[in-house]
Amino acid sequence: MDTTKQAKIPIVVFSKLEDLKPGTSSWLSARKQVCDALEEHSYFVARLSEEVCLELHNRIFSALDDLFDFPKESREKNMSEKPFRGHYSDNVAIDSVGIDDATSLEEALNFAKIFWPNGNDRFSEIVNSYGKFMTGLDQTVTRMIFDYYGVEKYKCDSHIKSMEYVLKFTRYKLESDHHHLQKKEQPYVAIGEHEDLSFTTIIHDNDVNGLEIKTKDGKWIVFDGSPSSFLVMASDALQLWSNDRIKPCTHRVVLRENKVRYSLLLLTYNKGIICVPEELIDEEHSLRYKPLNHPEYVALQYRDTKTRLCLKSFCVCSACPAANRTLPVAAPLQQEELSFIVADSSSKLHMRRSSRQKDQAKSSPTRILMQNNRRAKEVDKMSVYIYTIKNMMELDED
Ligand SMILES: O=C(O)CCC(=O)C(=O)O
Ligand SMILES: [Fe+2]
Repeated sequence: MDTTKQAKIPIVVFSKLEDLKPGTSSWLSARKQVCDALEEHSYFVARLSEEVCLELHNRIFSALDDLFDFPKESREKNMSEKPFRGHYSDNVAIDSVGIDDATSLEEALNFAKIFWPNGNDRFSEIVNSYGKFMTGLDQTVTRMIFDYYGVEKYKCDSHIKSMEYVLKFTRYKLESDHHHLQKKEQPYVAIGEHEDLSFTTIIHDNDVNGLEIKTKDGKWIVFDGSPSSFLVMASDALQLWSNDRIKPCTHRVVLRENKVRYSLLLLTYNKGIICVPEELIDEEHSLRYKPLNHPEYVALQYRDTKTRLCLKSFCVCSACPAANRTLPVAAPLQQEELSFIVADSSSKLHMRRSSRQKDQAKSSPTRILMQNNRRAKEVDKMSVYIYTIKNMMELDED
């Protein structure tokens, strides 16, 4: 598994967020560096002031120690009606929980009650101040992006108002007797190659490596975290908003050593429709995407990173007349129906798969679907997903 440690991740020095005032020379310089990095690489490291970060870093990671000291059954109680939220543990190495609104003290208080029946004010306060800090960083980056591309300030204000800021805490850990660790040459892929479904994702970790980013020339580089480094990645919805100027960052998590890795993620999602602003459509950049219903896009996705519906199939301008319509929710389909539709439609769809999986998938898309279907609790979601594909194809044929 090839990785390059030498490759550089662009760094933009932010120092203190409150010092970055729109219009000042430091703002304009950071704004350009942010957008150049996003266009060229799809990611950058925001370097904040050590003085601010060190305390924040120590407090949040000590709170995470407390959180993950509880047995897994406690974290399983962290549920959410929304997809990709709440507790998940897809493989032996991952254990992840989260809160839906990183800015809300009430959510932080309720989250603490899952673990401490009488609450834990100190824990909630740490989580809330960390959530607000990450959200502030994200909003600063978003304002820079809107400003750089000449998109009106009131549109940025309304975009920020319509965003949800989800905070995710993940622990990666392999038991020391795990066979991957015994055969040292075999790293463990905890999350396969993928792009996030969000608008942006910010990642902070406890200095234990694991996150790897794919460069434009196909090499993997390791994100080497530090208390003052926050990796900002572009995701699918930003690709759409920027009318393809910015591509989503491809990344994965690979465990190469027997250490506990904690990561903190802030994922941003629009609560409604997201579209390309008129300022980003010109002769060189004709309109590429129809408006995207962001919650629907996320809901129709499959957690398995190998089998996701990509943005282009979902709402690219010419290929998807269904993008503006409200997609109906289907009744669960029967097994034979599912396999028939997938076998029938696979040739027409662009699905994202890691290159290793591509060959397998080509030979038998139905087999992959069948494997997926075995996970009973995912079947309903899969039906909606397949139904949507079918619906889009029918419209295509009209
Ligand atoms: O934990 C990390 O560093 C990244 C996790 C990730 O890529 C994800 O949850 O989508
Ligand atoms: Fe991710």
